[in-house]
Amino acid sequence: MMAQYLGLKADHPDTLLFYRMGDFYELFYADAEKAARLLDITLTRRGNSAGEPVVMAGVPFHSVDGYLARLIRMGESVAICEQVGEVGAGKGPVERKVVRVVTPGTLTDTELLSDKSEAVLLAVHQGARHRLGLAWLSVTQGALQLAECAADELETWIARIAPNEVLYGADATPAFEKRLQALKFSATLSLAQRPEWQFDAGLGLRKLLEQLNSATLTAWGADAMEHAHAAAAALLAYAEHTQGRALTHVQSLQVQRDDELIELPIASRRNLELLQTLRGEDSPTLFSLLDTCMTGMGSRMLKCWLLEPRRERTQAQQRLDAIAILREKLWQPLREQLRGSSDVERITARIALRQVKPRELVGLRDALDKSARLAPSVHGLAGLLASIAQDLMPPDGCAALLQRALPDDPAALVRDGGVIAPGYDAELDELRAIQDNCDGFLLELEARERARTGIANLRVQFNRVHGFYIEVTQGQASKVPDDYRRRQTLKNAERFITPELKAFEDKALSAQERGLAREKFLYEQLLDELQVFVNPLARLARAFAALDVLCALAERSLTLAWCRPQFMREPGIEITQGRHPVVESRLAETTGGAFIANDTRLGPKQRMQIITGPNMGGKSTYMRQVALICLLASVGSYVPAQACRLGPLDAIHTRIGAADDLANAQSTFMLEMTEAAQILHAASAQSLVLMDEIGRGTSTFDGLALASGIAAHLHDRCQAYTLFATHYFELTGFPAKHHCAVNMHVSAAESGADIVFLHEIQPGPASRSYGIQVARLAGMPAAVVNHARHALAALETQQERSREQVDLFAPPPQSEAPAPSAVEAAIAALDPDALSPREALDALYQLKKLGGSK
Ligand SMILES: Nc1ncnc2c1ncn2[C@@H]1O[C@H](COP(=O)(O)OP(=O)(O)OP(=O)(O)O)[C@@H](O)[C@H]1O
Repeated sequence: MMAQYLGLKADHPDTLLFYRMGDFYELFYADAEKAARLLDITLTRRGNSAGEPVVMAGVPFHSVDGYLARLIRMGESVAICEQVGEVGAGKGPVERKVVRVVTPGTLTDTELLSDKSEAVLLAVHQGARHRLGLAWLSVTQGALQLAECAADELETWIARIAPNEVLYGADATPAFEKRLQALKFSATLSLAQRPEWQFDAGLGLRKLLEQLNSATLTAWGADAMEHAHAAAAALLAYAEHTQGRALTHVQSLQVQRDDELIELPIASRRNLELLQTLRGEDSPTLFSLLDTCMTGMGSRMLKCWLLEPRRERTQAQQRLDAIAILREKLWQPLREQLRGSSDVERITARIALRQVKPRELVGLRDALDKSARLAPSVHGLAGLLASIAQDLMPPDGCAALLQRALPDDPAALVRDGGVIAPGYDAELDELRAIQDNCDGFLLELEARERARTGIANLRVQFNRVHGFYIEVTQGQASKVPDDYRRRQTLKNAERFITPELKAFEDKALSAQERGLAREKFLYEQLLDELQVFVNPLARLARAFAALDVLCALAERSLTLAWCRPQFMREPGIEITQGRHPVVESRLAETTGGAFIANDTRLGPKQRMQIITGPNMGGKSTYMRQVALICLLASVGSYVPAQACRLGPLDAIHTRIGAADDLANAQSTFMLEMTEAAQILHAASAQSLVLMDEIGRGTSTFDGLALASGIAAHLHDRCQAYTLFATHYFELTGFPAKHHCAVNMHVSAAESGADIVFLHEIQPGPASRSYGIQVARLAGMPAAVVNHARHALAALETQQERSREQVDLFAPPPQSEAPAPSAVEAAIAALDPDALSPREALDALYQLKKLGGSK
């Protein structure tokens, strides 16, 4: 047995091997030690193998799901090895096989996945010339996605895709591996290295064509994506390896180009608290506020929509049209119908992978029923809802097949029997009848034999050792007919068998066993028959989810009093009476206080607002609300405002207070400057940029000088729509010299020594900053507040005297030496000793490109 184990283990060196032994999954040696540590299970030593005691640990098979879930959450992968041969069939140990490998990125088990999130597997191929190929997939969704990007965009793409597991080639450069490792700290990400030969573009192209059953990838616009093809090769190979079979249900492909989506860098997702609060909690966030979906499928789709708004507005417009129709009256009855539906998307994937359980199929049957009733309610409506109605029609014959094949309450597992409905298969019915009718037959036989033999106390009985027999007392034994064969002689009785009883015995004893085998066979046959429905069911699941999301957005727009945004061709962001949706609902829940709505006007002539005002005044809230409204509109949702008109938008960048990133050894200030630098490089005239208190992480002069430089760059070079909140009062002089910038402030009123926040955004600079009053409100000891007041007065007098002499916004003098050229700068940045041969070659290409030659 250990030889068998070691053979299997050799094929799965980096994976914990759960080796099935009777009612347990056992782990051995290093696996056992690791599992004991991670799961807190007992480590034991038994027997000897190669002279050493065998170290082992085990988990009972019926509670394996709980252990798997914990290991997967810790980023571990598990190979499940089952007994596949007959117990006691041969001489050696029963035959065993690894039937599937459970990994964080390829989960399909309903029990191991959260309803609201998907497991996503991503393969990254490091191609030539600083290009990366990306291919990703959620096995339960069956949708393949490809993209190619520049090497330095890896982090942004990973944030957008949010994979659970990333595959990369064994030849990846150490620097690249380091970047992946760094990501592992910030997200719960598991990394798996795969052999380099699996990242082969030719192989990838062939696999993709095979998967899509097509002769070219032209229709998907995925022809010339060699690097992504290479990633797809490794991705599909790994996914198939984990599922132990081909992924026949993966038949759709999407190519994502970064210029199609509104860029939402990791920092923006975090700062805007889209899916998680800054503290890492799931609520209150924009998603938690929006997600009133009735199904997990809906919640998952909503999350995707939120993170992938398109620059092009057709899709958003279609969604808005659909929400407008649903708001009339339909949303409520439709949501009632959607309620409690099972997860068709996941069940469909599990049908394709042949892992589906009988109860899930019953769930599917009920969902199809619901879907058939839903389709006519949506029928006859325009646009997006029309195509949803069409896809909601269950495929012909699928529901009927499930109805015929399955009982209403099947057993949980096929091997327990009772998973096929009566009337579905004559042979199974007969086998079950034999089991059910056993007693009746024996009584009837007994009566018949008593009459035939005239032996009144003749009895037909059964025991485990001798099977069925007819028992006659010794006194009556001479009366038995010729066809009775003696089976056993006891002191007082003789036991006989007849040809009829023998035939019955054979049938009855094997009926149960054969019944189970027949059910297993019929279930497999049912899975075969269901395969043709996989594609239409996947479409149905998407339609179901989309309807759920649209109804939820309609409900939210009504409950929260949101308005329909308008898109315009001209540049600009015009919001009338906008609100921050999450702060508003939190206020309503906690203090019952009203949220103060504010207008925003940004356009070519007024691109930048310098926002000043007291701490706690509402600057951050105001800036975030503008970003959230723009995002919601671009997704195709109504928005928390009275009116909203939105011009083209290509990105939402945010630089808002940061926590130390200790894992990556970056200080607060370093992180602040890194993020700001990224924004200055990336922002365009169609980007929205939020800058909250930039420069506050260093000394006042440094900070002020940097903040004014950054504001000037955003204003003059990027020309982005910018909301720039600052406590540097000096910056309120900026608009005087920059014609597209204006001063705004959040209002506050003084009442005695106290301060009252009005949260209104008004034109003009703030008169003062009220920091000391806020500190007093926060419970600072009176002595400290007093001291601070005096110090402030002294500082202000001193500053008055020196202010006139400094012009913060004067352009810098021409530097004496000319700035180095791009090629010179790139050469200076190179460290030949730190480069692998491949990186060196890439660097050469890069230098040639910078030099302008082809
Ligand atoms: N428009 C508003 N209506 C009602 N309450 C608001 C509004 N804006 C902000 N608030 C309340 O004020 C609190 C502080 O707001 P916010 O964090 O935006 O202030 P801030 O000016 O950015 O402060 P700081 O400068 O200290 O970062 C919020 O948590 C919210 O409770």
